[in-house]
Amino acid sequence: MIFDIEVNNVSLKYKDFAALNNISFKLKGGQIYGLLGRNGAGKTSLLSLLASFRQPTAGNIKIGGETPFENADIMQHASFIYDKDYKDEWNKVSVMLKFAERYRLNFDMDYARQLVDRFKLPLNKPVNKLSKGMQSAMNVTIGLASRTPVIIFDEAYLGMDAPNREIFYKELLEEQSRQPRTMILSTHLVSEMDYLFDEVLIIDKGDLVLHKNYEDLVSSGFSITGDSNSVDTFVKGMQKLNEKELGNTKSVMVYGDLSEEMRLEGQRIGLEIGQVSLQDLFIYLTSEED
Ligand SMILES: Nc1ncnc2c1ncn2[C@@H]1O[C@H](COP(=O)(O)OP(=O)(O)OP(=O)(O)O)[C@@H](O)[C@H]1O
Repeated sequence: MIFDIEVNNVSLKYKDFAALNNISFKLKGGQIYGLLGRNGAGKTSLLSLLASFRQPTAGNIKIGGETPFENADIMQHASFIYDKDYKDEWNKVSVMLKFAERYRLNFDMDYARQLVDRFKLPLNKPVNKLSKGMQSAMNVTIGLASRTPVIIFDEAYLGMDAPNREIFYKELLEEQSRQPRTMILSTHLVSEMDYLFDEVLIIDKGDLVLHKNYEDLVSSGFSITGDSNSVDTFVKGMQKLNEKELGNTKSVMVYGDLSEEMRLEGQRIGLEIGQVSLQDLFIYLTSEED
């Protein structure tokens, strides 16, 4: 089962505060989506609407063609993994897995146990006695082993150390190749996770400022470095994201299409043309000076 997601003119207000402004996008099922945004941009607000934790103030959401809010038929196929507060959760990890098995149609207990081993999770410890990173690893274990067609990970890695994050990313990709599903990952670890994404969405102050295929996105950003005058002439009319100057040398980051002809011309006049990373693009597309 593969579910598409549609968000149509969605706005969300908390009393008078507009957290999301008329956002629309479509996510084709079976792909991994990276959701990026600065602190307070509205990522969790958006994901909590997709998870049906609340309803939009305006607009509508469709998962698999149906409105998910209070729709158990649809929501049993979606998992929302987020930074839960477990301070009152005295149940052991093993019990939490059993709960998940009871409520999730496709929950795979064998796979969950494999993940428990890989993350070195203590099955017999109460959840509120686990470290932050272990709680995240348990959440991720439940999320992956639930095998729902839609999985939403809202900063699911919080507290996890680098080796455990690597395990998480590897398992995510392996799961995706075993059985494609619609995964959305919100993150601040842009440079660490960019290779996971098929498409990237960036929200800034409640607005969707970009939704693009990852490969297209990173091939739209260039750094042009060389003699200041030549660089200035070359980048005239292009969208400049950032520039740095040291003596006579200048490096400018530009965003947009660069034809093969232009690229060859740049090289001919001695400019160095490099690609920029998603992290660079993210920083400049959401910086305050824009
Ligand atoms: N329950 C709430 N009541 C009022 N305002 C809220 C509520 N939840 C979030 N907000 C506000 O909505 C905005 C978006 O918050 P949200 O948590 O969605 O951002 P985020 O992109 O997930 O941020 P972060 O990366 O810091 O986790 C923020 O200004 C936040 O203060």
